[in-house]
Amino acid sequence: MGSKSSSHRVHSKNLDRTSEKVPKQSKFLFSCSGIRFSRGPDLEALRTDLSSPAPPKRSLPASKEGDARSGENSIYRLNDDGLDLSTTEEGSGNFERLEFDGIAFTSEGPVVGEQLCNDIVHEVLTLSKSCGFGSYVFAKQTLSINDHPSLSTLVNPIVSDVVAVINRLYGNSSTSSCSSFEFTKSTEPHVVVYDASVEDVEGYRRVAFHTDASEVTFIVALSAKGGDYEGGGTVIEAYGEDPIELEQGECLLFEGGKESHKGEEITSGVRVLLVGFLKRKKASRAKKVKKAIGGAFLS
Ligand SMILES: O=C(O)CCC(=O)C(=O)O
Ligand SMILES: [Fe+2]
Repeated sequence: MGSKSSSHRVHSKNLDRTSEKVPKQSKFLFSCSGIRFSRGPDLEALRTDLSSPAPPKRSLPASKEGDARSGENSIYRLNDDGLDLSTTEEGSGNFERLEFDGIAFTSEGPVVGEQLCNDIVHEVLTLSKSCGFGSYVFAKQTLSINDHPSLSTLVNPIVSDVVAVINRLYGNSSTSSCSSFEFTKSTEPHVVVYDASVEDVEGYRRVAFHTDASEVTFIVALSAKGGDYEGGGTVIEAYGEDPIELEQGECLLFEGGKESHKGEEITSGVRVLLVGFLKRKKASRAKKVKKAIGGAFLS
């Protein structure tokens, strides 16, 4: 099992780093300990471009040797001081104040090692045999991570890193340590299992177009396309019909509550995803009162 190529199908001019000139605005990388997230297509540009022919599909460049990837059973950690926004060879770290407008981000390369992905998948399938699956409105085979200590142990360190990335990318703070986002409910995050051997299609082998009850959704691919399943992928409607196909261990971030998306049908095997729904934290009452008092003094 494992990823053989490292091609994403996020197809957009702005991801086309193989062409000679990329507009400055589309320098989009940030990295955390060698894990780089790519900004997805610029939706506004895409929308005004709808009449022109679709841009050619491009592969993101393979991750470089020497990234902070250790053993196989690994989680690729953030730096202690959060994300490294320093200049990368691809461009400037111009992410300082990201106005998120429906842009998706994909990690360039896995954020979870192959062995750990396989261990989690194994644990999920074992638990589902003894406890059965839960379901929610779209996906019909789910497990809540928090219901299963054996899963939490494996998954929580990954989740806290991904949430730190989300805080940095979509949050109000310039440091990932100050959290702006929280999970939408106690049953978050969860895993989704698609299984091509199940007769029912909807919710079992795919999910139809929908928006999530979230502001930001993350998806980490725990299974390997080719090895574990065929088909699948996440289609974000605004980006066109082609699915974003993550390699095993890679992560997709997007505004799941705004952007209509679907899970493409798998044609064979089993596809397991780690999914998290997050929303912005509401300001606490104490903070609101303080703000109101401050405002009164100022006026
Ligand atoms: O299958 C996918 O890639 C999408 C899953 C999804 O949208 C969801 O679980 O809410
Ligand atoms: Fe979704």
